[in-house]
Amino acid sequence: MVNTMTLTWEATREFAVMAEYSTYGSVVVLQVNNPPVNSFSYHVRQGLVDGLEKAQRDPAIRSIVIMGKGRTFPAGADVREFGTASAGMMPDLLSVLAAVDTSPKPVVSAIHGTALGGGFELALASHYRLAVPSARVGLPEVHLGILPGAGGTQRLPRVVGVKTAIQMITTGQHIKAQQALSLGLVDKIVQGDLLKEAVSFARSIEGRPVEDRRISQKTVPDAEKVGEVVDAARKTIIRRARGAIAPMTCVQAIQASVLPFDVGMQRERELMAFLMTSWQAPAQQYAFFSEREVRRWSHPRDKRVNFKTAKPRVIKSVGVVGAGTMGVGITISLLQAGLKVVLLEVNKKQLDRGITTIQKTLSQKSASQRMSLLTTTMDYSALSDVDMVIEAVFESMRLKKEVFKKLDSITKPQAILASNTSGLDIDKIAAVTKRPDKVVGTHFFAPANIMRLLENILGKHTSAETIATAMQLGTTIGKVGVLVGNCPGFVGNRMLGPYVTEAVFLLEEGADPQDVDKAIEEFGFAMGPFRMGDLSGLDIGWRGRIEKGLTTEQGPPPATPPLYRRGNRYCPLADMLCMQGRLGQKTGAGWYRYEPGSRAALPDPVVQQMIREYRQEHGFKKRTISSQEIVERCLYPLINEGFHILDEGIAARSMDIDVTYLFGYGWPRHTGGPMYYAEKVVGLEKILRSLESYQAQYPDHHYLQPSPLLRDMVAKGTSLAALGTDSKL
Ligand SMILES: CCCCCCCC(=O)CC(=O)SCCNC(=O)CCNC(=O)[C@H](O)C(C)(C)COP(=O)(O)OP(=O)(O)OC[C@H]1O[C@@H](n2cnc3c(N)ncnc32)[C@H](O)[C@@H]1OP(=O)(O)O
Ligand SMILES: NC(=O)C1=CN([C@@H]2O[C@H](COP(=O)(O)OP(=O)(O)OC[C@H]3O[C@@H](n4cnc5c(N)ncnc54)[C@H](O)[C@@H]3O)[C@@H](O)[C@H]2O)C=CC1
Repeated sequence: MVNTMTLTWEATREFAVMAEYSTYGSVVVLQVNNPPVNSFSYHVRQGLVDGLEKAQRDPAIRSIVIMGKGRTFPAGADVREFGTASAGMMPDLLSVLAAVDTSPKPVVSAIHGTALGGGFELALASHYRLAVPSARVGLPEVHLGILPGAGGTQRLPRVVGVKTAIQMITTGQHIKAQQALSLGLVDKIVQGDLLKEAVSFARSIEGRPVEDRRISQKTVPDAEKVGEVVDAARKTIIRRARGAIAPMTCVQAIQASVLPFDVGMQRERELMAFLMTSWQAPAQQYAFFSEREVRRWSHPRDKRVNFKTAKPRVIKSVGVVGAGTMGVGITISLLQAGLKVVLLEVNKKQLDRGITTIQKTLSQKSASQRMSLLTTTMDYSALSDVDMVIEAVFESMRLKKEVFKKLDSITKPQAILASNTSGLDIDKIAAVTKRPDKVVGTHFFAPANIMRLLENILGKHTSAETIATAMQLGTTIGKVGVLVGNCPGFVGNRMLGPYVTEAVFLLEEGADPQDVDKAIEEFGFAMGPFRMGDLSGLDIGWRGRIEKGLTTEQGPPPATPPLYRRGNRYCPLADMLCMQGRLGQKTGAGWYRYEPGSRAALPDPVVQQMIREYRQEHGFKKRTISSQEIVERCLYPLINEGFHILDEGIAARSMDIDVTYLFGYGWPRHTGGPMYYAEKVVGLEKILRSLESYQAQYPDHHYLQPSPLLRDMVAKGTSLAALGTDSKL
């Protein structure tokens, strides 16, 4: 047994490289020092190889510890290096790990923070693994469109079996230390000072043979079942992947783990090369960095106002007005982040229902603690002391104005007043208050406690401090906050308009709702527009169209041509469903029918008949519409609207639009988001030419008219990235 007290703590620091070399008697500690996440950039790899070689040369050294400095064990390859010259510079990660695996002196990985991707692969190549209780490990490469290409697909199944390896690698989940211990991925959980414990542990295993500690030399425990396991997993993985190629490619690599290690490694390399050179990997890596980049916001029309210059107010308590679908979800999010909430509702039954939902949703363990942060009330004066209010009452301008007037008179003067409106004019709401600088839109997405997007809308008078506070609140409660300007529908719902409109036009021409949904779902969306409409409730859009005077509860407004409204083509099929009381899932019928208690969308002959009669009545000839046309007709107008949004300065960067769609609308991540997809996958010129061609066929579908910005960019060969920095915004 080694007594930790006998350790020499006057370590000799040999050189301050990105893998610092220190000796503690017979133990070398290599500490990776590459903040913030200790990723394996070239200098780290070189530092580790140098350190390992030096340790092998020194006869006084008998064991080696690898750990991370600062907040974490290495979190993987340096993704920013991918595709650059330094990514290919030797030593690559594979040779670092080979040096670890074949080291004749035992190597111990001592994990704190997160050992992810290449970081965890390094740990798996080591002969022993220690972890602090709060550590997490995992192979999340699938989210970057690649696979664990430094032996992860070969070593992990040798420890946990093919079945668990498929589960871990295709979901990219992070595993907590305790679970890692029970799976055999960690040898010991250590309390106290990790460095001391690791050195002490390393001393305790000095002199023991390392051969039987090498995972690469083990066999896969459930090797004989590999075919069966892969067959069973295939269907679920393909369905969940929604067009992403990385998950099934990971499975193929894992399948090769039953072969000799070197053969499996060769297969892993080939499959990694296939993914690395696909168009999906850069798209997913763009999505990863964009999610983080949107935190560095700037005012879309005044770049001087930005995350660096603006300071947020401290928010400790928040009032939520309205305990409906959104108010309750928002309350849960705030409570989960440890904020005090005063929830106000005018309808007692609704309030009670809300409280029950909140109680049920908060996790068992922390429910009572979280619930103690909640005050519920029907009295507006209870909001007098909160730092911020988020209003989530019905979507009616009249009502919102009334509520904001009240809030303005009751809350303390410095309190921020936010609206969760899904598209109403923030300036009109702000205008009824004496503090328009403190009014902002905070648009959550349903279910608000689950969906990650927070679309923050700045009004004409919203101050930098208010914007910074709304963005900071998003971070505090674990959301991805995006800053956008004020216009009907803001960014997300505004772009959805052309998409849904064009989807309904496709019904006129011959598609059924299920044809459109199938094509869009094959593209990668979780739900097509009609299933989505049924889920959200068709009355939301209907009420909006009634409010805009486009239709009435009884049908088209008097003296209106049936297929036109205000000079634009209009399809009333959705209105016709609503007039029949078919409002979607909640009424058991919408574009589809639903069996009681089931959410499965079943094609409905009644709807098909209604569409047939409509086509006959208006002289539409049914034709077969290809999936490609469906995808282009629905998505290109949505993308086109994105260009209008950029042109008008409603979004500062195309990245803000992409993140909005990735996190709020289920846009498939492996395509990077609508604007990235348009530029990098399809090509702007092709988008433009397709819009022009469809517009020639349907001259009165106004959404097909290409945006002037798109035309201009194609003519000049401008890139979206350049637009974000050099535009007129
Ligand atoms: C044949 C070829 C052989 C090639 C072999 C390839 C080997 C492989 O298998 C490939 C890999 O390792 S790919 C990387 C796998 N690792 C990951 O996916 C972890 C990604 N990072 C995270 O999850 C969180 O950042 C994490 C949980 C770590 C930390 O979360 P936080 O919320 O605390 O912090 P973030 O805001 O997310 O991150 C802080 C800053 O670090 C940047 N960053 C994170 N991970 C990075 C990474 N792996 N590479 C480069 N930069 C990275 C992140 O962008 C952020 O930067 P700033 O926004 O500028 O602050
Ligand atoms: N449901 C959704 O998917 C989304 C809705 N939104 C927006 O969020 C807001 C709320 O929508 P939902 O939660 O779906 O509506 P909801 O109908 O579920 O809830 C609204 C609640 O506000 C209460 N209320 C009405 N007048 C009030 C007043 N004067 N003071 C306090 N409470 C009052 C109602 O009793 C009701 O409980 C709307 O502006 C909507 O457009 C935004 C994003 C998504």
